Amino acid sequence: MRHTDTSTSSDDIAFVTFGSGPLSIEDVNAIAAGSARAALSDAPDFLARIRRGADFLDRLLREDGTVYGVTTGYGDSCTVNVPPELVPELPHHLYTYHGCGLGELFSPQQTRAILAARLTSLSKGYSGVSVGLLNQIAALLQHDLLPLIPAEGSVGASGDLTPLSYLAAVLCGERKVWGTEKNRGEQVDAATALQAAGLTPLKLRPKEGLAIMNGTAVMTALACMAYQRAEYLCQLATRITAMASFTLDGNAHHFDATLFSVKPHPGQQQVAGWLQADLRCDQPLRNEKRLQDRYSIRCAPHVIGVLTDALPWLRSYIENELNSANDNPLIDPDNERVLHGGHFYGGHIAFAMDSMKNAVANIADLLDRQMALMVDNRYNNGLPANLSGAKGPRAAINHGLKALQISASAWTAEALKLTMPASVFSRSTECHNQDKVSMGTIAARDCLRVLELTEQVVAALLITVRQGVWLRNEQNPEIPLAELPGGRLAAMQEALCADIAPIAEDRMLEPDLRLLLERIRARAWSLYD
Ligand SMILES: N[C@@H](Cc1ccc(O)cc1)C(=O)O
Repeated sequence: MRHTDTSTSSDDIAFVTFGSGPLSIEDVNAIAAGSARAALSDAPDFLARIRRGADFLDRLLREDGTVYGVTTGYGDSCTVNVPPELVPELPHHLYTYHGCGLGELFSPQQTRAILAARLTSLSKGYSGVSVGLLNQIAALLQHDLLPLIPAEGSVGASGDLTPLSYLAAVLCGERKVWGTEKNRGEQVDAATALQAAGLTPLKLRPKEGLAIMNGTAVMTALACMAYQRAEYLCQLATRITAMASFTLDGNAHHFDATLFSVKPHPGQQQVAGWLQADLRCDQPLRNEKRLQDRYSIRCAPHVIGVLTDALPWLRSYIENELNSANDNPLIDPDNERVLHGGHFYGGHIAFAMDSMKNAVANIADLLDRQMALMVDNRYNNGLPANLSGAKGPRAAINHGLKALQISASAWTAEALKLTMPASVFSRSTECHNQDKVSMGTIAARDCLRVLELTEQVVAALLITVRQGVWLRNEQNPEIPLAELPGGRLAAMQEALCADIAPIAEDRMLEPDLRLLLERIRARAWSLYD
């Protein structure tokens, strides 16, 4: 169910409405990219439900006097009772002592996604927070006031406590935010930024610190962003494989529909179908000149298909987590119960991210091997060594893609090295209260890094196939790319040629790589429907 409403705004900007139903990965990514604005539902039912939870909590405090994390210490310190006069100070202590994050700061895009994920969860109405708190998070998104959040320091099971403490603090006018339009890139005191936007710093109500911090928003936000990149990668790796097969003068019938009909993985079949449509797909000859290409070409659907087939379950893990109430304790406003549990445990995201990074790194490896075939004149079926375009005596001093292939192998090795699952490194923490934790945030950060490295390999391969297709066409003009049915490879080659000049003489390729990385991240080419 999509909640991006593209029709309502006068300046044609999409809105994502929190509190009106489940959000999708695409909704979170639209907010992250700044292409959709955040709005909190003003539906009376929704607002009444949120108020019921907060009122119930107030009543409980007056009547019983004891609620975990409200009138007690946190975690293992739950046996410590907090005297009533100090209860209002407790949330401030929670985000203050968790102000111990380190490492790089999350980017503004990632931070928007984090805020969106937290707001989605709190809008479920099971966290006992006030409408004012939801409004303040929505206002941060609306004014693009983004907390500076250090990326390291979460074990991903007591929720993303430490990184989310930076959100809690900023809501209250403490710590720092990224500068907006005029002073982008600068770091601004949250108090100053809130004031400039006309927002009043919050004083958190008794359970609100815990509700903001005790959940999986950081890892889930990163997972949404990783999903979108992985989805595009499946298509891009397939298109590159088709162009690599053409470059190598490979056998297009490895992707035959009947062949794949008897191996019924739907994602793998889809990749084979894409390849079949990109390449010449008429009836195979009895004995073609080359019966069997090497595995990095012949088994490409079997490698890319693993990720393609994983996408539906990865989506369901990520979107279920996104749309869950994942703090503790939960406040049930309908039956007036306080539910103590462990929904801050990010096991599903940890497994999703550990699995995704494995499948993604395998694609880096596949492409790196394809490149190794294309640059090697022992394997590339008659093309020049290193795919150098230099002619005559100048060929002796030109080295074409030699260094680029070494770099692609370096990026691949680094990606493969990061595939060690984070989730198996659970540590018992916090006086053995959190004695089994998910490490989902580390898995998600690893996954994004593996994606980044894999996209670098993709950029290298785009240069390679652009060069390879050009050389093959020159050398073998009787099978011009443009005559392949559908013209999809020719169109892709044309798009690549608009960005990358042929390499007729050695040149520094870093600018080409950086331009291609921008294109990849912008999902610039529409590849398959
Ligand atoms: N996640 C813990 C709460 C907690 C919060 C802050 C901490 O520092 C430690 C533990 C729970 O709900 O049980």
